[in-house]
Amino acid sequence: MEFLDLPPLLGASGRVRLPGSKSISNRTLLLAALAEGETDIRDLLASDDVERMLEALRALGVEWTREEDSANYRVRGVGGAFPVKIADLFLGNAGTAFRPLTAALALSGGEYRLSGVPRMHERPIGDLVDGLRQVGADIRYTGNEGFPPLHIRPAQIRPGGVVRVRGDVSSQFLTALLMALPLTGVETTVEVVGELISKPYIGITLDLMARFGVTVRREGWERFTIPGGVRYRSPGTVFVEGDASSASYFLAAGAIGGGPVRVEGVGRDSIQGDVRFAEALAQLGAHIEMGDNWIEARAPASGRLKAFDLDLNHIPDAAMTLAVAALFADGPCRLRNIASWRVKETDRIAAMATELRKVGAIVEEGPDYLGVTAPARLLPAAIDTYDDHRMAMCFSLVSLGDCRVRINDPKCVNKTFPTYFERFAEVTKPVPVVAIDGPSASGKGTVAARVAEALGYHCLDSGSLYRLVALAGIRGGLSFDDEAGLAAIAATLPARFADGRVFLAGEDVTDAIRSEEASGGASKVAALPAVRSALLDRQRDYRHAPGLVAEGRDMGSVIFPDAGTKIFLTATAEARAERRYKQLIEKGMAANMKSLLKDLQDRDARDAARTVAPLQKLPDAALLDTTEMDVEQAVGFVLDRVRS
Ligand SMILES: Nc1ncnc2c1ncn2[C@@H]1O[C@H](COP(=O)(O)OP(=O)(O)O)[C@@H](O)[C@H]1O
Ligand SMILES: Nc1ccn([C@H]2C[C@H](O)[C@@H](COP(=O)(O)OP(=O)(O)O)O2)c(=O)n1
Repeated sequence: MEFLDLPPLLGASGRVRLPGSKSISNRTLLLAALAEGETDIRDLLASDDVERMLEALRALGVEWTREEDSANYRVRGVGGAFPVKIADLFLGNAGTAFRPLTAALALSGGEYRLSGVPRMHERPIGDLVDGLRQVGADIRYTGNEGFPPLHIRPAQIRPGGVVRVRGDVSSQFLTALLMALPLTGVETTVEVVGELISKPYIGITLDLMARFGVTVRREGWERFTIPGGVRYRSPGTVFVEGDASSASYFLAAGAIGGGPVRVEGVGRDSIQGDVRFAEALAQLGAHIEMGDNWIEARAPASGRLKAFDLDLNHIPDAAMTLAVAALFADGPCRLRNIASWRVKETDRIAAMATELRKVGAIVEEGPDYLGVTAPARLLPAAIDTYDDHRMAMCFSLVSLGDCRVRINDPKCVNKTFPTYFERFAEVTKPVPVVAIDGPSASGKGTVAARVAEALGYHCLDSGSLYRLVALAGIRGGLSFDDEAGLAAIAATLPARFADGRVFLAGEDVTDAIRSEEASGGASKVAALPAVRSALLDRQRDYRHAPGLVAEGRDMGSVIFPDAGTKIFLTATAEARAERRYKQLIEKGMAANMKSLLKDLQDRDARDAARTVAPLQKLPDAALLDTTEMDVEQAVGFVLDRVRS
């Protein structure tokens, strides 16, 4: 399984140009295809769901072209029903393509098969099919009753009158009917049965239909009348707004991570309901500013969001972002009226509950609500994303809690926002790491401690972890080739560092881990791949605000490959042996130059020759040879690199 590791972040600020709205992109494409005349569509979203719609339209005989390397398209409308009368369409997991195409094709007098990924076949479509059958459409389920795949056959359409459709499962059924019914040319009224959910999405549909020349008469959110004798006509050029749901992650990042973060492409004048996410954030105490085409969010003065209890029916997609924002609130939070989450890309209520628990939250899951209480401290976790782009994007925000997070299958963001993680990285600042690697006695420990003190950072002496494993192994009577046994010790090592001392299961072992036996053992256990991997996460957990200085052999290469500063600290073997000699004599310990030098050379050879994480200077590390330097100069060199 592919994954993406996000480091703990210090904060967020900056600007993001949003990708085009998925809802507007796919609706506009379909309307442009059905319309008379050519439509220029600017800033169309580039994503999987839009690709599925573009492919389907081409298969149905609609000609479209893309201006090279741009998000600008020209669609030649067919002025009514699709010219291709027999087609087999695969629509992935794109609900915004599947539902409206089903309706349009059912009224087109052809024979069509529509299918998608397995999850698409679990997402209900029965209410829409029922609605279409009322005007005579011939639609059959080829899998399970009420779900895709579908088989549409030519039928005698009986337009006019009243069509009833349920509005309480997905508003996309109503959208699909509204967009397709003008094809009949006869006045038809659609009546919504049950409370219509996600109303703002119907707002987008009506707005776009009007731009294409069909004005629907709306009575409340219950009755919609499509006039007779109307046809879609191209408005010429359509600009696709930025995606307001995608904006929610960045606005939340600004509200959680200091800010300001500004999103460009949506603003006060947006036709997308999800811009009201900004209002919800404001209710949580965030500072929000808006222009015609931008929104900006900053953290509350207190630094922490306020606990909330909100009905989020009007912003079902952006509401997911609030579930994760609840991890940064000052009390228990409740998200209400979100039942539609259960029939989206995945059962989002269940998925959200499972993953929030992984980071330590207390979650109460109801049929149509979620209760979320943040833990005192977020826990690092590997987040499963359920082939749901929004799960992946939402959980990136966990990293703003000074907590690393792994996102499994990060490419699922391709559904709506292929460059999401790049944009997220551009407006966030990782907790900095200074990685110092080098051979024994080169001065890493001394320099790292001094640099950390000067910067106010935490410090990780990774060698002491290997020494602790060796010591615990010796005490437990394990042999140094017992890889599984030593890895088990490493995985649960009861080590603690405090006030410059090292403790193993509560016992002060600061001197014991420096013994010759433990030193020799450390370099042997360090060559065992299972031991190294058992210590990976533990080492990464030292990365906390305001920063970390980490020293060892593989800090810059393996543990913190994204470290902003990488140093390879070395000195000749003779100079290092002499330093070690002095160290030992000063501590009143016996020492012999010749055997120290031999020991160092052996250790260097072993550290450099091992197959996993061998000691080496990587091209991106700065070489610091301290043979002719004192400690002061070495520390100065590192600080200069950090500050430059
Ligand atoms: N230029 C220098 N940089 C760092 N340490 C130095 C330098 N010159 C002498 N030393 C001394 O070398 C000794 C070994 O350093 P240490 O930090 O224990 O090395 P390491 O962690 O790489 O094994 C320390 O007593 C340190 O004061
Ligand atoms: N990141 C690290 C740190 C240390 N090691 C190995 C290298 C050494 O043989 C042991 C002990 O490391 P340590 O830095 O404490 O040893 P020296 O003080 O440099 O002699 O662990 C490693 O393989 N990877």
